[in-house]
Amino acid sequence: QTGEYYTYGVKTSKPKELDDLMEDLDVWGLDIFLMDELTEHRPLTAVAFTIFKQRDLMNTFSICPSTLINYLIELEDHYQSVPYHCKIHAADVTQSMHVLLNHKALESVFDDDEIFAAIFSAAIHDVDHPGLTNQYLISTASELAIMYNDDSVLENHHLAVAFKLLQHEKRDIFCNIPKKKRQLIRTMVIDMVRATDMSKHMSLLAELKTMVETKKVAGSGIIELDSYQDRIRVLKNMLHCADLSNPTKPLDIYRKWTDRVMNEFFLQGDKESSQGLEISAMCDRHKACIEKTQVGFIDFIVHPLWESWADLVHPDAQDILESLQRNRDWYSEQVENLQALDKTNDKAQN
Ligand SMILES: CC1(C)CC(=O)N(CC(=O)N2CCC(N3N=C(c4ccc(OC(F)F)c(OC(F)F)c4)[C@H]4CC=CC[C@H]4C3=O)CC2)C(=O)C1
Ligand SMILES: [Mg+2]
Ligand SMILES: [Zn+2]
Repeated sequence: QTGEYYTYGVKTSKPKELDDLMEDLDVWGLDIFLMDELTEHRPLTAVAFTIFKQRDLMNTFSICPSTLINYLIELEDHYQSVPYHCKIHAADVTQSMHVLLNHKALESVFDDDEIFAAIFSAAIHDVDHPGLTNQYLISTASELAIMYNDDSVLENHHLAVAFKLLQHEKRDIFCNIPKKKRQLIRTMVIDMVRATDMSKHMSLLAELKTMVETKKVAGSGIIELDSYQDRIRVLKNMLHCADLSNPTKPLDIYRKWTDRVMNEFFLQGDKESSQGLEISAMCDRHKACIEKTQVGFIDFIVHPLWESWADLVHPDAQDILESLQRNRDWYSEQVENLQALDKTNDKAQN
């Protein structure tokens, strides 16, 4: 039936197909674009609500379903309709986080507070993103850069917007959580979302590598994390991995994300050019080589991170690493084909 609120917290005109798709909720490579269609453009509400239900978080934290739905719908409506950093990206990162939390090496490592904080962080991590980079906001002395003194401007804004939306009794999903626990969860969420600022990437990766080298593993292969610092380090890297997971997904899904992110960068480049500013790296639609950029993005950023993550949770992320390798090879072949094409054209012209 196409009831007002279907099982997944949202309306759907295709309940059977949505049932089938939700079977893949804990599968790496779930088609989040199909989720957007089947939920009538409420992918974040549907995915986050269903994960909360599956992990029994509403009971654990005495959250009434309608309060969670009210919050998620308001949160989703505060994602801007920009090409990449939209509500589908938030749903994608939330679902990816859900799968990473299920790694065997992390089984029963994290408690309910940490799991709640991790899923909540993923859902809110880019809310009200304007489709512009921190560097652009800083160089144009934007309101946001002034507000946050040029420090992780976007990430601090996402956090402030997300927590402000809670300040309505119909939307306050934290209202039945004891004060101390609420503050701990808030601290973890702030740490995780701030860690999605790419300017922190190198230091985050260095911390991850150190953890891999000093990894203490119980006989069962499950990682032992005995300090808050260690636990939050793993959670920050987990969200960062989920945020950088596009190149590890099935190629057709990955290529849609590439089109969207380059479209968003190019729109910024258009603004920079019309404002007489220097066009940022990768933002010049007349000069960018999309395929070459992806090979560089994987080689410099994505593969080093996922290789370390795969070491930490070995062998749970092997198939993710193999998917990344296949995708890198595909984009690299596209570069070779384009170079061959250029040669043929040159010959034809000369
Ligand atoms: C130019 C290079 C050869 C050498 C190099 O230094 N870098 C890094 C670089 O230039 N950066 C760092 C990442 C920044 N960045 N980039 C994102 C992103 C997402 C999906 C992408 O494609 C596909 F997976 F959908 C993608 O493709 C990329 F090639 F553009 C980039 C986001 C990641 C997290 C938070 C916000 C977005 C963010 O901060 C942008 C600046 C290179 O990438 C290659
Ligand atoms: Mg972000
Ligand atoms: Zn993101």
